[in-house]
Amino acid sequence: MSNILLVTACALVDTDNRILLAQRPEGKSLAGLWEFPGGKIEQGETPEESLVRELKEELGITTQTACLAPLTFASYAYEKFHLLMPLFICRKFEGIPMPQENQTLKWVRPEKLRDYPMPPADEPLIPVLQDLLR
Ligand SMILES: Nc1nc2c([nH]c(=O)n2[C@H]2C[C@H](O)[C@@H](COP(=O)(O)OP(=O)(O)OP(=O)(O)O)O2)c(=O)[nH]1
Ligand SMILES: [Mg+2]
Repeated sequence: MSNILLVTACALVDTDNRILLAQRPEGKSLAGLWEFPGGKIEQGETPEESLVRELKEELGITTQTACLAPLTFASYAYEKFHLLMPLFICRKFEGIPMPQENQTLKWVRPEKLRDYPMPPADEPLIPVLQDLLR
C-alpha cells in the first residue's frame, strides 16, 4: 500500500503542561473523535510551514517554525490511505486558541488523555506525551 497521506499535527502545551485537543466536527471523517490540531501538508510546504499555517487556520494562533520541535510520529493503515503523521510539540505561541472551524477545544492533563476518544492512529502517541510531561 503506497498511498501515503502526509499530515502534520501539534501537541500544543500550555504553562500548566496541559495539551490542547480538538474534537472533529460532524460531517468530517472521524467526527466526534479528539485529535491534535493539524492537517494535510500542501504542495510546496515543509511540514513545519504546514503546521504554522494549520495552527493559524484552525486555532487562530501564531507561531514560528523554530518553535515546533519534532516529538514522534504516527504511521497507520486506514482503509483508504496510509497515514504518516509527524507530531510536533509547541510551547511558544501568540494568541489564545479559539475554534475557527466549528471544532470543540479542550486543554487536557496528560494523565486524562485516555478519557478523550482519539483516532486509532493516535493511540501510540499518548504514552509518549505522558512520559514527556509527567
Ligand atoms: N489533524 C489531525 N489529523 C489526524 C489525527 N489523527 C488522525 O488519524 N488524523 C487524520 C484524520 C484525517 O484523515 C487526516 C487529517 O485531515 P484533516 O481533516 O485534519 O485535514 P485538514 O486539516 O487539511 O482539513 P481538510 O481541509 O482536508 O478538511 O489525518 C490527529 O491527531 N490530528
Ligand atoms: Mg485539520
